Amino acid sequence: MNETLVKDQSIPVYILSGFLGSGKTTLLVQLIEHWQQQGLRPAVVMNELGEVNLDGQVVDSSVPMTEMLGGCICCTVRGDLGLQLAELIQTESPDVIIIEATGAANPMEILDAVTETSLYMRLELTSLITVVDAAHLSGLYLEQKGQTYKLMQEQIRCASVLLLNKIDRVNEQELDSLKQLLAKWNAFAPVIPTVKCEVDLDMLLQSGVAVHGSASRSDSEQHPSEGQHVHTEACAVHGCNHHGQYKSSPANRVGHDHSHENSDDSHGDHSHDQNDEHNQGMNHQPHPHASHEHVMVYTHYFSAPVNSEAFESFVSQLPRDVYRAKGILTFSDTASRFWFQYAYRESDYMKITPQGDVPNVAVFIGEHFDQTIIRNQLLALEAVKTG
Ligand SMILES: Nc1nc2c(ncn2[C@@H]2O[C@H](COP(=O)(O)OP(=O)(O)OP(=O)(O)O)[C@@H](O)[C@H]2O)c(=O)[nH]1
Repeated sequence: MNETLVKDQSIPVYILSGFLGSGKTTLLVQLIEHWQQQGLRPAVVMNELGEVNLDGQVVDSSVPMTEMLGGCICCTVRGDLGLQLAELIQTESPDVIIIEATGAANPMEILDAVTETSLYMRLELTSLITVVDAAHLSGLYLEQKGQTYKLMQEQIRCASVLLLNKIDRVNEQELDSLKQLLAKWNAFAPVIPTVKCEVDLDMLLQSGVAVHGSASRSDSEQHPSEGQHVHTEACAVHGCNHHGQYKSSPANRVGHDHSHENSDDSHGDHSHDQNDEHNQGMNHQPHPHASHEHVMVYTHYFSAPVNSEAFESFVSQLPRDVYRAKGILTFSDTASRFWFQYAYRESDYMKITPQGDVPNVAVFIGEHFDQTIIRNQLLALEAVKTG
């Protein structure tokens, strides 16, 4: 009999949701450290829209990680996430599992898949943590429209605990309005305001349990299925069959999507591929929930180092519809390599020594942006001769 099945305790599973760039990985790194300090062995399921797992670079290399790349977890999870979880449990025997979804994922689909898997594996969904970018939500709330706004709303509705992050980027009045808004959209989830997701982690891990975790069963008198009602209403339809790529390897965390490698656009036009494939795979039932079909991804592999200042200037002028970018770069005028991040008009550069053989690559994620413009600008930067 499988060893994991005779373990008398279920493995707690946490789902980390939140819009692109809200701070999920920032929280993930802290949670892993927290569990390791307690002598626990955490394992991670990491999902990225792009074909390269960049976030995996900032996670301790000893942590077992299953990578689901080049597609959104919420379209692929119904059976596949279950298989990934089963494999992770069998090969790594973790004490706790955390699933970081893409920022464009509808967490209800993941929640369903985990719940289904818990019927035959000893795991238990403990909590769904949604990280909210305070400034971004505040901006979208003023506009009150758009698919991103709806998607963010669903991620908030599905949460069992809400981290209202990046409060350093809003004023007190905005913060108060956001708290009220979150309470209106999700009356069940505690709201914790944070900067850089800094929070009492024990408190955070306990906070959501009453909503999705085992405590909700004994709690059912208090919240007789209203919580479920909220979720069902917000995210009920599953019709998408897009298949991403799966890799399971604690060692080699960064990889290309080999299914695209020989194609002409292996250095470029993946956004169309992903969207077309996605649309073809769609079951054409109406989708009452907001989905991420509008989200485009452009991955750029650099053929030459670029000047750091020219690159910063390019990033500062990214079109508004590009709301997330990240990458690992070698600059022509610096000695080290850099981990670059851009989220909702804020950018960040950090020195990094990548794990493994990592190409110079940047991923751009947004809505209906013209990727050829981005590509040509980057090619122009590459073409500049350095002295
Ligand atoms: N100003 C500010 N920046 C933050 C805060 N928390 C995180 N960041 C920055 O926001 C950027 C995105 O953070 P991540 O943790 O990578 O976000 P994410 O949700 O994992 O992003 P995706 O996985 O791409 O969806 C990084 O540059 C972080 O340093 C915060 O509280 N305030």
